[in-house]
Amino acid sequence: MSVLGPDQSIISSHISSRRNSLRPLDENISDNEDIVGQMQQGASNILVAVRCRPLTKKEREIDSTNLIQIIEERVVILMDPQFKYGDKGSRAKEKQYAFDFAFDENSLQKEIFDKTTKFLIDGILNGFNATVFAYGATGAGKTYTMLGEADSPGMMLMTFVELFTKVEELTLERAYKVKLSYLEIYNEVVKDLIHPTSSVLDIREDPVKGIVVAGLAEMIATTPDEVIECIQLGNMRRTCEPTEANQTSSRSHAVLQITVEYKDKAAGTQSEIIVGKLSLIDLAGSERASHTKNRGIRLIEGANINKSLLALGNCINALCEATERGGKVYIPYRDSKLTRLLKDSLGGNCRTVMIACISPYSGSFFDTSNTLKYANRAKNIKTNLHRNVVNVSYHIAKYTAIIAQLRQEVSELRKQLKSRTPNPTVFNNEKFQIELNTHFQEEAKIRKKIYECQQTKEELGFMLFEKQAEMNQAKSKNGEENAGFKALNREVERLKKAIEEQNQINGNYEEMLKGLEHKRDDIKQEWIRKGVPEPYLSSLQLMMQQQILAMNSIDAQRDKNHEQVILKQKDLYIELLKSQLRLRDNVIEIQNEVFKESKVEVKPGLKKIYSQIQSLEEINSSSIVSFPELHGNSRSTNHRSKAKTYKTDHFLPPIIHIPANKTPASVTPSRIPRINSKRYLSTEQKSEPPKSSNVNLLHPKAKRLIQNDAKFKERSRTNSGYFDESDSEKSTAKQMPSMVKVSDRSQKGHYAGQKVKDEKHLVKKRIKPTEIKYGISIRGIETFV
Ligand SMILES: Nc1ncnc2c1ncn2[C@@H]1O[C@H](COP(=O)(O)OP(=O)(O)OP(=O)(O)O)[C@@H](O)[C@H]1O
Repeated sequence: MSVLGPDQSIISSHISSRRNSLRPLDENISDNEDIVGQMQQGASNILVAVRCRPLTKKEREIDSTNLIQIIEERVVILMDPQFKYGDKGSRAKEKQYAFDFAFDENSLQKEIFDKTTKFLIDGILNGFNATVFAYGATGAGKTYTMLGEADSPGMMLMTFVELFTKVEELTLERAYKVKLSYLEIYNEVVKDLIHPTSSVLDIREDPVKGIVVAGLAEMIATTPDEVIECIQLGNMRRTCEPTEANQTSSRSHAVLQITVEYKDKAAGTQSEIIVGKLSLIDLAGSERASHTKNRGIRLIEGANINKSLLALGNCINALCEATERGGKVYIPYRDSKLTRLLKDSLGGNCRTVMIACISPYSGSFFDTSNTLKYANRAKNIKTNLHRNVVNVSYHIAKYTAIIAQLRQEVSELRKQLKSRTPNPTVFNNEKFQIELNTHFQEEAKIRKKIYECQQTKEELGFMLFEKQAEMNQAKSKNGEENAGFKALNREVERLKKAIEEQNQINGNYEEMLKGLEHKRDDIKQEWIRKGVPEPYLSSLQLMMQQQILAMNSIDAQRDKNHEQVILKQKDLYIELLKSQLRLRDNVIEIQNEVFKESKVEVKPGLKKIYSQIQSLEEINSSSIVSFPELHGNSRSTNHRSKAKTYKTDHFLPPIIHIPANKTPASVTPSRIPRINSKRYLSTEQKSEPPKSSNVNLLHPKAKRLIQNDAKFKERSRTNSGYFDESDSEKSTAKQMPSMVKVSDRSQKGHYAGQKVKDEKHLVKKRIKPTEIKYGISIRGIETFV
């Protein structure tokens, strides 16, 4: 019996006066059995029931007016709170709806279960799908209906009790398997309530099984107690938060699915498998943001709940339209996770029961009105029900067909991919491209800076070398540090500082570049994180590869330029060493003549050394040919031919060496620096004054040759700038005493002493074999040393 508000007498008279004027209900449905019969026969697949909850204590305190009247358990009358019963025109403002069932606030859980859900269990056990879902505004009683409370269990628990009772009754003839899963859709994310995982669950459509949730855990249940435990556990995990409208508001849609499979025990292995699925859904309630006063996360939840319920409403509308028009209408199932999940329940192979929960509270008028409108619309939906009979061969045949279809789709897509160059502007790929280009522009900019830095360093290095040479010269000429020397010294210090600064800047740029190169991986990760689909992803990766190649090419060009500078430096040093060799040749030639004329006996040890040198010259001659630019000039040829004329018994080893570690940082042929060879001499040698008097002891021919060589050096100086006249004189003069000494010693039979002296001399100049690796002829000297 209905519990009515203070105006009960008025309302009752109002209802009784109108009872006969209600629009006729569906003629085919005379009572509950008829409805169930209709659904079982497939004539109607959706049952819509309305349940009105009682006013809560709080609501009663605010306004005890009851807006809902239920007549004959099928008709719902909604009164507008703006009009009082009996007021003129109030009846016109009433809304009346007829449903398959309508339950007032006194109805019991058992009663609702018996009329709306119980009959579905027979269908499930016989291979039909069914869904029961509670729909309505927040606080309207959905969870109470579906889950219930400790002393009044809801549809979910009562279903299991009934199911297991029936299974037990049939267990003699059939082998049953009952599986259970429980999930929630919270903020458009599907979560497993029985076995929660961190991975996101995806809703998929299986041609055989229908809508399935991939990765959702299924528990095999054998007793109702197991199920109750499982549901309780799931409920504890479900997202529930107190809101302004409801202290125990469910913030997610909860879906409990029971799958029942059975096989006749009498049949063999090829027997049919009957699969029935029942989904029991407690939806989150729709809410008006202004009404609930929700903020922050609750507001976001509310928006998502409303969005999915709106999508559900749109699907219901579209399905009704499809039924009315009898044609094909697009049903927007994909608009939300909820509608994707309910696709079968609403428009597919399913018997569906919708329990629309409403509140009689005047403050919930708009919500109640909306719920009733949607429930009324849903009545018109027609589903496409059939029994799920699956036998093994059917199963395989079906899957073979699906695989063939999928293969065809894959090959079609491959063809499309091949024939179509991906259009990067679709899918807003442009944004990613711009980001990519900006990144590599930045990398190229930094690379350019490094290149410029390197060039500046080379230039400064050359200037430093030049200034150092000038400084040494200034010092050596005057023998003391004059004003010019000091100015040069300051300049040298300034250049050194500038090089240091360049090194610092270069280091900073190198660091920046390293950071940018690491960022490339972050960019790639970002594409994946933002879900860039194929083929756009491949296209972007390809673009990145191209950019990386372009960067490598910039680096290679920079390295090439640097190597060229190094090679030019080496060329110059080869020229320098060649000049030294020419001097040595001249000296040896003079020496030979002196020895011949003086009829000096050459020691066998010296002869052996000479033959070693000669054989090395022959080996190196092939290498000399392979460097025509270094050795192809007439002077080099003369030098080689002269080297071959050493077929004398006399030889004086060379003594001039330029350590390679004195190589300037940058030398260009147009700007050959002048150096003072004296800086490469030992302290002992530097302090030794030129012994020009010793020159006078020489044979006249030797004197002439030295003079000729002086002319030759003059040419070298003008060509290369490596020697000035005084250096030449000094270096030649320095050799002369040794030579004379040898001559003296030779008379006393001490030729071997000369080699020892020269070795010491070379050691003093810190010659390392690696330092003289560039000159071909020098290698011979290296071996000799
Ligand atoms: N038929 C009923 N009889 C008694 N109390 C009820 C009934 N229906 C609901 N209630 C009570 O009303 C309150 C709100 O109900 P419930 O939590 O089921 O609403 P809901 O529609 O699930 O709300 P939400 O969408 O916010 O989760 C609860 O305290 C519940 O006990």
